[in-house]
Amino acid sequence: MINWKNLNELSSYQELGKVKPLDLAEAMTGQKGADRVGKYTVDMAEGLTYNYAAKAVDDDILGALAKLAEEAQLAEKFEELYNGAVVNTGEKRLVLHQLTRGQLGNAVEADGTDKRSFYIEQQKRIADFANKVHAGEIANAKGEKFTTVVQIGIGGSDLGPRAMYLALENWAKKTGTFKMNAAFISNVDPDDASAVLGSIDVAHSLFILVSKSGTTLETLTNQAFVMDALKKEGLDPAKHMIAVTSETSPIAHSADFLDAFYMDDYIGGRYSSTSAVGGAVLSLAFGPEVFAAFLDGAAAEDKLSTEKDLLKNPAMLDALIGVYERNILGFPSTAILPYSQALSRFPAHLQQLDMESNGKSVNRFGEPIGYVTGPIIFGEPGTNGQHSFYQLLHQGTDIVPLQFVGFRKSQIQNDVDIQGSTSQQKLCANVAAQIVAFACGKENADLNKNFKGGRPSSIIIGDDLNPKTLGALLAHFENKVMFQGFVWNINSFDQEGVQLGKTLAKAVLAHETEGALTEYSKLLNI
Ligand SMILES: O=P(O)(O)OC[C@H]1O[C@](O)(CO)[C@@H](O)[C@@H]1O
Repeated sequence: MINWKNLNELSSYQELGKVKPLDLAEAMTGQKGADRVGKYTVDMAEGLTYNYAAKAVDDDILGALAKLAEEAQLAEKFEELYNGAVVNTGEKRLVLHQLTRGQLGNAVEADGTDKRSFYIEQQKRIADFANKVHAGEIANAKGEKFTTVVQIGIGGSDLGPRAMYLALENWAKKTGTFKMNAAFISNVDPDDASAVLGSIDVAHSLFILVSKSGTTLETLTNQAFVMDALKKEGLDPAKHMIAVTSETSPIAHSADFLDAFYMDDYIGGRYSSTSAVGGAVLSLAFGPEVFAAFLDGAAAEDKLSTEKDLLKNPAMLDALIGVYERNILGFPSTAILPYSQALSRFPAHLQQLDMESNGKSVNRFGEPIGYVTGPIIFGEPGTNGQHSFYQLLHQGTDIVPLQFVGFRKSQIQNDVDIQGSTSQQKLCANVAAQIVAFACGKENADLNKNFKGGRPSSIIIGDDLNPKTLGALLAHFENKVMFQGFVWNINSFDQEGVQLGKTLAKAVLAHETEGALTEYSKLLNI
C-alpha cells in the first residue's frame, strides 16, 4: 500500500532535523578526511562511482536519510512507476521513459499495445532508416548521400539530444563510428536557424522535426523557416525532412515528411533522450549500435535505482542528500560542474530536467505544500567555471552544493606533457583541488583571503566518457530527480508553469493585449 504523504507529515523527516549537523571542514581535514574518501562511495553502473565524502553527511545523518527513504517508500514508488501506475497525476499519464531502455517490471499495456514492444519497434525502424541513409539507399533528389543531420526542436526535444550528441561526437570520431555531422535549431530567434542553415550544405542535409506535441510554436516556425530555405534552393522539403512526434499529434502521418518515428505521451520531453527523440539523431550521427550501447548504460543504471538499500542506490542517495541540503540545511541552489569538455551542454540539459520537473509549489494532488522543493540548477564545465563564478562559490554569502563529474582519461587521447604534467592531469588535479578547497577552506587573518570551507560537493568519477557511461550518467540524474519528486510528494512529470508565458505571447502576436503587456509590445516594436 503506497502512502503519498507530504514531506512534513513524515516522522523520519522531523527526526532528520534533530540529527546533529556535520562540521564538514573539520571532518574533511587530515586522516579523517582521507578515510572518508574511501568510505563514502558507491558503485554506479558501467564502472562509474558516486563519491560523497565531501558532502555534509556522516553515519548518523545517513541513517536518518535511510529512514526517510523507507518511510517515503521511494523504492516502492519507483516500482509503481515502472509497473505502469498513473504517476503523472497532473496530466493523468503513465511515466514510461525507463521502458525505452529496459523492462524493469511487469509488461505495461496502454493504448491497446505493449509499450516496451512499441518502443523497440520504433528503435528498429530508426536503426533501419539510419542504416539506409548511411548506405546511400535513402539519399537526396540527385541520389547523393546525406552528410548532415539537423534536429529542429526545443526544450526536451533539443537539450538532451544535443547534450548527448556533443558528449559523444569526439568519442565517435576517435573510435571510427562517426557517420554524420549533427546540428541543432531550437530558438525561434531567426538568427539561430539562419546561422545553422548558413553553416551547412543544405542539399545534403536531412532535417528531423522533433515535437512530441506537434504544436510548439518555436519548432513549427523553425520548420517553416527551413522549408522555405529548402524551396529557395529548388529542393523538395518532403524529401529532406523526417518527423519524431507522438502518434496523436497534428504532425503525425503528414505528407510533409519522408518518414516519421514515434514516441508517446508517457515520455516527458525532458526524459525523452532515450526515446525516438534522441534515437533518431544519435543513430544517424553515430550509428544504431552506438545508440543501443547508450541505452544499455541507462538500463544498467535504472536497475541499480531499484535497489532498496539507500547506500547501494546512488541515484536515491544523491537525491536524499540533496533533500537534506535543501530542506534541512536550507541551500537554495546546486551547481553541476563536469570536468569534461564533452559535457559542455550537460548542465543545460540538467537545468530543464531538474527545474521543469521539481520547480513546484503544490503536491501531486494540487494542494499547497509548506516546504521548499527543487533547487536552482546551473553549471559550466571545469576548468572554465573556475575562472568565472567559483569566486562566489568559495567566498560568497550563500553555500551552493556542488556536483562534480570527472573522468580519468580524455576522449580524444591527444595530449601534451607541459611542465611535468599532461593537460588531462591538470584537469583532474583541478577537480581534486576544488573538492578539498571547498570542503576544508583555509584560514587567513586577512578576511578577504579567508576561506571558511564547509561547502559540500560530490563527484561522479569514471575512466572515460563513452556511450555506456553517458547512458548511466543520464539515467542517474533522471532517477535522482524522480526520487526527489517522490520525497517532496510533487508531480515531477508535468510542466504547467510554462503555459502562461506561451498564452500571453500568442495574445501579443494577435494584438489582443491590455495594460503593461500593450506597453511592452510597443517598446519591442511588435
Ligand atoms: O516536444 P514538444 O511538444 O515540442 O515540446 C517541447 C518542450 O516544451 C515544453 O513543453 C515546455 O514548454 C517542454 O516540456 C518540452 O520539452
